[in-house]
Amino acid sequence: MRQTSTAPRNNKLKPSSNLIMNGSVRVRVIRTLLAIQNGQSLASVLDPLLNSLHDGDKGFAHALLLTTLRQWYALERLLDSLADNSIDEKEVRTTIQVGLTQLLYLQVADHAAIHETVEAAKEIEFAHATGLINAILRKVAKNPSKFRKKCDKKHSLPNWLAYQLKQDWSEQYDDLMQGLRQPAPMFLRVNTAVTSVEDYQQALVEFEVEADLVELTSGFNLPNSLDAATSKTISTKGFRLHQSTAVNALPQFAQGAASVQDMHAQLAAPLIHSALFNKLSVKNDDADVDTDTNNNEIRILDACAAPGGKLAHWLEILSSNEQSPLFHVKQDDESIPAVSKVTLTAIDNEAPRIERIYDNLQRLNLSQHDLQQAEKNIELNIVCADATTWQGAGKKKSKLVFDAILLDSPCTATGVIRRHPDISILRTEEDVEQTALLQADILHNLWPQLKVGGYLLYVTCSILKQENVEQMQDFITHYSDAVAIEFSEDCNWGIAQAIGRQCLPIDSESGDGFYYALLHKTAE
Ligand SMILES: C[S@@+](CC[C@H](N)C(=O)[O-])C[C@H]1O[C@@H](n2cnc3c(N)ncnc32)[C@H](O)[C@@H]1O
Repeated sequence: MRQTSTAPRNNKLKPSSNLIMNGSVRVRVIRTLLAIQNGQSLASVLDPLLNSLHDGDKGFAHALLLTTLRQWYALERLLDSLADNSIDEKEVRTTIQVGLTQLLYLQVADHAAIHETVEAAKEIEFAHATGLINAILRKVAKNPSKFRKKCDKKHSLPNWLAYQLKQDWSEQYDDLMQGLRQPAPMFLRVNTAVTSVEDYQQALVEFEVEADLVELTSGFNLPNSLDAATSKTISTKGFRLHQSTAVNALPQFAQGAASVQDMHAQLAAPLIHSALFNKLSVKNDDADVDTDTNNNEIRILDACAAPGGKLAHWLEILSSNEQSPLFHVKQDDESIPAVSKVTLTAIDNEAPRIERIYDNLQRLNLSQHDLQQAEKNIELNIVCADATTWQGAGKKKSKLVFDAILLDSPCTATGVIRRHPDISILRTEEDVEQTALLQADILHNLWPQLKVGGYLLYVTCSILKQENVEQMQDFITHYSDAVAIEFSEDCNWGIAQAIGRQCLPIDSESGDGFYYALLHKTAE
C-alpha cells in the first residue's frame, strides 16, 4: 500500500522577519545569519539586508553573508577545534564565523577583520565575549593558510546530508562536496520568441558582457513504433557569463529578450516539448479519444509552475515559429496532425509565488494578452491549487485530460545549495522523507489525468536518490501503464540512472544538480 503524507508539506518561506537593520555592515550580516538560523530563508532576508546599506557596502555584505553560509559547517568544525570550551551562544558562534570568513575566504586585512568583528560583538551586546572572539581570530590570523586548508579538507554540509550523499554518490562524493561550497555561474536563456541566440550573442558582445555559448544535447530512446524522424537530438543553447552581472546591464533585458536561468533548468521545456511533439506524430490506436474537443487541440500542464521560469520557456518555444513545429507541421503528412490550439494550464499552491508568474510573463511578452495580440493559438490558465488533489477535468466527461505534463516537483533543493546555501541550515533529515511523500502524492494525483500516449516529465533540483531515481522506480512499480523512457547515449549532460538522468558534476562551469525522468503512458 502506498504511503501518503498526512498533510501537504508546507514549503512556504516564512514571512520576512522584522530584522533590526542598523549598526555596522558586520552587525547587519550577523543579525541576518541569526535570522536564518531561526528559520528565515535567505530569499526573505537578503533584500532587507542589502536595501538597508549604502551602495558601497552592498558588495561586501553580500560576499560576507553568502560565503559564511557556503562555508558554514566547515567553519563550525574549525571553531569547535579552536575553542578550549564549547561555545554555546549562537550569537557568539555566528560572530566568530563571520570573522573567520573574512580572514580565510575574503582576504580582509587582519586588523580590519579582527577589530571590526570585535566591535560588532560589542554593538550586539556580547561585550562579555570579546576577549574570546579576539583570541580565536588572532590565532587564525597568524597562520591563515593552515586553517584554510583545515577548513577546506572536508565538506561544508550538515553531517546527515554529507552521509546521505556519500551513500548515493560515493564515486563523485569528493568533487561534489567541493562543488557545493563554491559560487554558481550565472546563465542566461534567450527568449527565442523575441530574438535569436545568434543575435543575442552579438548584443552581449556589444554590451561588453563576456559569456560562453553553452549547448546541451539530448535525445530519447523512443519505443520502436514511434516515428524515427521525431526522435532526433534536441539542442538547448544558453549563455554562461564570465561574471555575475546585474540584469539591467544585460542587453534588452527589460524588453524580455533574455532571462536568468540555470543551464540545467533550461532542459525542462525543450524535453517535454519534444516528447509532446512525438506524441502528436504517432498514430496511437490505443490513445483515449478526446470527445470534448477536436483532435487537433491539445492540453498541457505545468503542475508546479511558480515563479514560472520553465513555464515561460515552454511558452517561448510554443510561440516561436522556428522552434515549435506543432502549429506548422507538414499538412501532407497524415501521421502528424496540425495543432489548431494549445491550452496550457499552470498550477501552484502558493498565491504570492503565482503573482511572480504574471510579472515574469509580462516582462517576456508572454501574458495571455500578448499571446492574443500576436495571434498565437495558445490559451493560458493559471490556477492556484494543490497538485495533490486538483482535478483538471472540470466539466469534461473524461478524466484523461492532458497530452503532456511537466512536473517540476517540490524537492529538498539539495542540487542548488550553492545558489541557496541557507538550505543546508534549514533542511532536516525528516524533510527528505516528507518531501518524498509529497512528490509521490502529486505524481499519484496527476498520472490518471494524463492521456494514453502522453508524457510526464518529472524534474527535481535535488541530488538525493530518494527523491529522484528511487521515487521513479517506486512509481512505475505501482502503474503498469507507466513506462520510463531512456535518454539516448548522445546526451552530453548528466549521469544515466536506472530511470532518468542526474545532472552531475556540479562545478564552476556546470549547471545545477537537476534530475530528469520522462514517463510514457501506454494502454494497460
Ligand atoms: C521547484 S518549484 C517550481 C519552479 C518552477 N517550475 C519554475 O521553473 O520557476 C516547486 C513549486 O511547487 C510548488 N508546490 C509545492 N507544493 C505544491 C502542491 N502541493 N501543489 C502545487 N504546487 C506545489 C511550490 O510553491 C513551488 O513553487
